[in-house]
Amino acid sequence: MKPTIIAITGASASGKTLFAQTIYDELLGEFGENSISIIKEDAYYRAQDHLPMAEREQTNYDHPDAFEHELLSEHLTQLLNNQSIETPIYCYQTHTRTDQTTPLNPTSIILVEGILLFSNHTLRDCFDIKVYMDTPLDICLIRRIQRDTVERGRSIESITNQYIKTVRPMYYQHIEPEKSWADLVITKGGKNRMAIEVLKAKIRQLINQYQK
Ligand SMILES: Nc1ncnc2c1ncn2[C@@H]1O[C@H](COP(=O)(O)OP(=O)(O)O)[C@@H](O)[C@H]1O
Ligand SMILES: Nc1ccn([C@@H]2O[C@H](COP(=O)(O)O)[C@@H](O)[C@H]2O)c(=O)n1
Repeated sequence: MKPTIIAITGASASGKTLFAQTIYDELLGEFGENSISIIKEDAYYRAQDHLPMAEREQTNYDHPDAFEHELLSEHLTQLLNNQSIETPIYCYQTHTRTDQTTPLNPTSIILVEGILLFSNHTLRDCFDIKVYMDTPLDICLIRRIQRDTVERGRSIESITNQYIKTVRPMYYQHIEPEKSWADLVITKGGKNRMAIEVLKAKIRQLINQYQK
């Protein structure tokens, strides 16, 4: 049986990471590390080592072109063919990839989370289950401010400038339309316990089939 690839998309700070990580953490204990893994689309932001910092700060990180989706599709295909991959590691402070990678072995279930997973049709076609986190944008903004000041080394001024210039317009142009591709639309963010339990139940059923 080929691995099942589950995509979790939606606005920045809609709760994708929390939702995916909760499912991963809770199932890892039950089934072990060969059963489930997570890939972050953010790891596939294009490397920008060739650009000075001032230019990197101007990049539109909410446009599909900011990602190397071809590499992500290639990696998912390799995992489907039972090959291991090396996922890039991205740094939000330097706006580029580090020179390190993380090895990832194929698992029965692969969770992929990120803002623009359905924007590229080759990538979109890799997913067996498509989830969209439908969190109100004002809540996302508040959570992004709280998270990015603490975890991503950003000032309130840089977060709000970027939000008005690119994050909000790209949400309406590219992210919100992704909802139409989704099999499941999750409200209430990354702590929606019923949604977590429903997806976990489906994943359990799939893993039990792999283990037969
Ligand atoms: N339902 C929720 N209630 C409270 N905080 C939440 C909820 N969902 C997400 N968060 C918090 O909001 C922030 C953004 O969530 P995160 O999962 O990083 O979003 P995303 O991966 O979509 O960018 C994180 O600090 C996370 O812990
Ligand atoms: N150098 C970068 C790269 C990305 N971003 C922002 O990250 C957001 C996507 O990640 P989430 O975990 O929030 O889904 C996206 O909205 C980019 O604006 C950045 O600020 N700097």
